[in-house]
Amino acid sequence: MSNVMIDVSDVSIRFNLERERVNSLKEYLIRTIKGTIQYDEFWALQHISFRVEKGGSLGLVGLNGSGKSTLLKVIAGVLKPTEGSVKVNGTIAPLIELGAGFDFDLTARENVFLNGAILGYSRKMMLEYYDDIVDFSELVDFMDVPVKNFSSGMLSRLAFAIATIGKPDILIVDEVLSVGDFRFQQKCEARIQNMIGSDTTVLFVSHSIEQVKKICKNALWLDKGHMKMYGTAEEVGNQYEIS
Ligand SMILES: Nc1ncnc2c1ncn2[C@@H]1O[C@H](COP(=O)(O)OP(=O)(O)OP(=O)(O)O)[C@@H](O)[C@H]1O
Repeated sequence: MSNVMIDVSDVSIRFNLERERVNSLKEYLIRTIKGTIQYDEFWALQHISFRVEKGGSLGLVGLNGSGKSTLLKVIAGVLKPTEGSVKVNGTIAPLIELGAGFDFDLTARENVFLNGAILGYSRKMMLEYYDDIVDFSELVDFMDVPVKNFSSGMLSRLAFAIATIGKPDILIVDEVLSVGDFRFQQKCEARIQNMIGSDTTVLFVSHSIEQVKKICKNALWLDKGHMKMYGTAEEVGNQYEIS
């Protein structure tokens, strides 16, 4: 049991979608108190269960809107499940929303320390890894530039280099690789594979089935919030490709 790093048990997530537009905060408050705001219920995930063991790697595949990012957010603790439970064992380095840990007015150098602090890494540790981050991201000439001037590829390089320092127990990668160029993607894949080799558990979302097959041992196919198939990345990838 101690080898189980992520235990997702019968998780469902409901979003309340406001049916009408409310034009002001005052109107919103009045209508909330009166209970006259109407919502449509939307279940983004329904009855999801799986476990990932230490050093395991799970790829999530599915069409746009099938619930992949929502599931990652529940595991990262950003969202609470409406039903069911999620147990996570260890530290998580989440790469979920591009630029989420950055202040766009600060330079790349300043953001290394800011993002590190958000991930729970000490300043001393960030100083130790600073050169590695600059090297890996290949942004040596841009470290004093405010990140608002960065391209999405540059942002993802920096975010990936920061999140993968040290040895997080769990690494969550949501499509950040898709904005990098091919050569950088390969470099990231190699780093993820190394981390898996030294017992980091990886959750990986990609629209590239090839990438999922290459990086992940297992895969979960989500379809409109439901588990459509769970198995080895090879099996699931092959079925998904012909669907
Ligand atoms: N905060 C929210 N409020 C309301 N609905 C939401 C919210 N977040 C996500 N959704 C809805 O939940 C569904 C699943 O979204 P999610 O982003 O998890 O899909 P995805 O599989 O990651 O898609 P993509 O491949 O496009 O990234 C979508 O229909 C989306 O509109």
